[in-house]
Amino acid sequence: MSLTPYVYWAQRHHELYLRVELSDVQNPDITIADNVLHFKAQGHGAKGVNTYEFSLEFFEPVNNKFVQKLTQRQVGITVRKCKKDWWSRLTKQERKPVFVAPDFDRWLDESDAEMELRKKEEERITKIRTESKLREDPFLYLKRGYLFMYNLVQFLGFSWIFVNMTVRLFIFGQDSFYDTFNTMADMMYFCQILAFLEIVNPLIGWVRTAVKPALIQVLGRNFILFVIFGQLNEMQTKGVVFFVFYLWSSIEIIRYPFYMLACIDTDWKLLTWIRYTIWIPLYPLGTLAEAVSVIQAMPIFNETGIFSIRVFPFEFTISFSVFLNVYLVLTLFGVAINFRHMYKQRRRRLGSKKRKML
Ligand SMILES: CCCCCCCCCCCCC/C=C/C(=O)SCCNC(=O)CCNC(=O)[C@H](O)C(C)(C)COP(=O)(O)OP(=O)(O)OC[C@H]1O[C@@H](n2cnc3c(N)ncnc32)[C@H](O)[C@@H]1OP(=O)(O)O
Repeated sequence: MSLTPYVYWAQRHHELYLRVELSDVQNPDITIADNVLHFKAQGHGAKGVNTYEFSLEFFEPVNNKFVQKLTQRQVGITVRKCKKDWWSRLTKQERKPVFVAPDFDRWLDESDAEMELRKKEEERITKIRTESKLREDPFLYLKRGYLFMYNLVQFLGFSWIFVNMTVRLFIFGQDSFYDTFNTMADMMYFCQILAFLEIVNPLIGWVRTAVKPALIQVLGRNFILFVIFGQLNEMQTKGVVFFVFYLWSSIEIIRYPFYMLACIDTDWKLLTWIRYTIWIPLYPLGTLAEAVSVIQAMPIFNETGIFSIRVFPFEFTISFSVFLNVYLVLTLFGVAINFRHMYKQRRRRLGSKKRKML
């Protein structure tokens, strides 16, 4: 009476994985004919070193060609299904053969297998897309490396600002509002000077974004930082600086990690959703804080006469606060343009309302 080895099995929509529990097998005799797998081999099984064999008629048609893999401990057999389908059982016969059991190392239920299939498909598409991009653009990895490092430095800079401001707020409470500029300005100057690259990147086509929104964003912020705060000592101790810096850094500690992942073709759904949602409250709040700064700075520019313009040959000067009134109007247009841009980006990335993320 021939001995039968233990056979463990798992499936995917297009393949079957059989694992025959026999060690030290040398030349197994494996064939598939008329949809029946025949296996015979000398090896060390449940009944010691012996000849073990079994036959299995598959539930649905399979290819006669199969892949076998011999290891010290077992014989792996991969069989291709003729039709991509999910089987309710392995064998034609309804009763499961006593020597067959699920291979829980590779066992997936149908939905997990579909998810795995989709993931593999996405990876295949990403690989093809990257290869085609590489053929089009041999400097792709150089660009991505530069962008990744840029985003990482910005993320670290704004994280330093955000964490420091949060810790100081918990320690000093409202008192931390008034020395925000004094403690955070150097790092904010560094990050915002670097941010000029966000105008260059779309200009040279290194990122797929429009130049105008980036121009509005960077110039708008740097005007507040370098002119309104940077030129007026009196503004530097005002509480509004805290809100402006906190709102700016709140979005950046989300946006830059999102870009870093984009550089490595990775998309974390939650981070993408936050990146394209958190601007909805932050943008108006940030712009409001900036407008308050501009309004608070007007009387100071009037008193100090900084940046005021003498109109020759007449004996009068135009205060810089006149330009600031124009700037406030410009801000409304600037924010409207960027709001619309971000809304379009959000629809593009997260889909229209009916497909809205939960
Ligand atoms: C002296 C004159 C002054 C004139 C000024 C006029 C008035 C100005 C008033 C304006 C006031 C602005 C005030 C600002 C306030 C605040 O910031 S408050 C805090 C909240 N702020 C925000 O939420 C805005 C944050 N900023 C941004 O989101 C950007 O700066 C943006 C330009 C507004 C939008 O970014 P954009 O890149 O256009 O869109 P995305 O969808 O993020 O990206 C598009 C694609 O490009 C890729 N990408 C972009 N940058 C990078 C990068 N660095 N690295 C890698 N990839 C990048 C991104 O991945 C997207 O790719 P795809 O998805 O494949 O298309």
